[in-house]
Amino acid sequence: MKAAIIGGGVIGGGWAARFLLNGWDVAVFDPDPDAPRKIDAVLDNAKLSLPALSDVPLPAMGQLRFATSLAEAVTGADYIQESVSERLDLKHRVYAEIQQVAPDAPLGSSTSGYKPSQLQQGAINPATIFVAHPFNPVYLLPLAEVVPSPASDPALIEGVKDILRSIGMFPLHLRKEIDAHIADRFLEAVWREALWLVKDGIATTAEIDEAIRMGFGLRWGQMGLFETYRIAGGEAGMKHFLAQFGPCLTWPWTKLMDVPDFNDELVDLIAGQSDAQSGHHTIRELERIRDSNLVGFLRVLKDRDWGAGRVLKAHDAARRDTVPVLDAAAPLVRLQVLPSWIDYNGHMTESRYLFAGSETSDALLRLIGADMDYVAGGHSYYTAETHIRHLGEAKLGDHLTGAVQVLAADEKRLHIFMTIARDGQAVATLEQMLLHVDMAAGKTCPAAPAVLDRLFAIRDAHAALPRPAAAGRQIGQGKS
Ligand SMILES: NC(=O)C1=CN([C@@H]2O[C@H](COP(=O)(O)OP(=O)(O)OC[C@H]3O[C@@H](n4cnc5c(N)ncnc54)[C@H](O)[C@@H]3O)[C@@H](O)[C@H]2O)C=CC1
Ligand SMILES: C[N+](C)(C)CC(=O)CC(=O)[O-]
Repeated sequence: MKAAIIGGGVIGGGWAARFLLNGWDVAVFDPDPDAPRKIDAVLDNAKLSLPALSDVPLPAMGQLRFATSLAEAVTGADYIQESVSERLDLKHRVYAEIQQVAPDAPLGSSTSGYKPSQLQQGAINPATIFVAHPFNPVYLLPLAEVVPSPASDPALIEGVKDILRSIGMFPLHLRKEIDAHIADRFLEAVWREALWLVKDGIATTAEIDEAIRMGFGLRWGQMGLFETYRIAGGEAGMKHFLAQFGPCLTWPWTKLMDVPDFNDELVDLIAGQSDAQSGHHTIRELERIRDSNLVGFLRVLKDRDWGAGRVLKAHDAARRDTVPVLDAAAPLVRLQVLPSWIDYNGHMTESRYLFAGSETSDALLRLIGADMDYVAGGHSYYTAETHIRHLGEAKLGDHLTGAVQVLAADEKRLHIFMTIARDGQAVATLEQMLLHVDMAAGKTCPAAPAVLDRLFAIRDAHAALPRPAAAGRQIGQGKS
């Protein structure tokens, strides 16, 4: 599959990275000679963070090409995403050029504010043009607001939503077009209030950021606005909340539509405070700090199958069937070493090696059909014994893979050898014995025939492999 990305700035670069890391070939067109350097920098960040969200290996990365003309970029594209600067006349010119070559391809715009009917004006084929508004960093945040106009082709829009899901995004379909869609209306309201607070000398940029990140920003990231306020109404819920805080809206606490004058004085005040607050980091450093924090948040939400984490789980589930079943060297999981995994010795703490092994054995169990539905039916595999060997030091940010070899298996027992590796070099091995149990009875019992069929197929394929030299090794034994 080929995506054409027109405009390779902050957002175009993010789209390119998301498509590439999900296995699409990508052609970028941007007349700025510096665009390839900037996209490479975005791609480097994306490679560090996006794979760490996934428990199923991402497909092989697609090919990136910088096209020398817009026509070359869009020729043969299955999907086109326009991310040029936010000017309607420029976007119209770009669409005219695109649709001379590719009039039928889906043509999404990253526009933060324009309505699709504005974008479609004068187009060769308005029906294929729509808004697909992403959030920065596009390669990590799942939301894309998908906004059609009455002139858009509904079947094409459904196809676009499938494409976005296939690259791990959450398409939020807006039923009516509106300036700035849904999310940017909030962002703008908050932004306007913040500018007033700085201009009026009430708060600095740093104090405003603390007000967000120490409190309500954390709530919004996992429950949004209405669910959060429902809880704030206590046991009486939303009705009590509205009765208590509804009247404040008329006082008013906010300046609403009043916009501060963007004169040099205000720009210097905000830019100066922002330099004092964050100028000790480069933008690239801030991006990497942001990305690693986002990976941490998103992984927690994924563990809880909640909010944006649920989107990540669904993306893994959709790719799980494509994982090679019989190849013992193929990684079953990928992990990135997160800040909270580092101990006082400055490397990954020992319990995380067991965690990496558990993620790997869980992946094997899902492959053979001993998944969460199977567990809900009252059967599971329990770990009876684990032997861990620590062979290397995993450090913050390292990308680890987990692969498994089945050493032996019968109706009740599963004996496996797992290798946790960095850049193909083992940092740990874990040998494990798992027992199949009837959970209600608290006793071992034979696994279901369908599970055994899959398990024995893997066991028999792995029987041809050399037995790992360290299998069966005990503490205190000589070097193996
Ligand atoms: N920066 C942000 O936070 C977000 C921006 N957006 C939207 O994404 C779009 C792009 O914004 P950014 O990436 O931030 O801007 P940017 O300024 O980083 O990138 C725009 C790119 O478009 C290129 N360009 C200009 N004319 C072109 C042409 N004729 N053909 C191909 N490329 C051309 C420029 O060289 C530049 O690299 C805008 O519509 C914006 O509203 C959407 C979500 C978030
Ligand atoms: C500031 N902005 C309007 C360009 C922001 C967006 O469109 C979305 C985002 O990523 O915040």
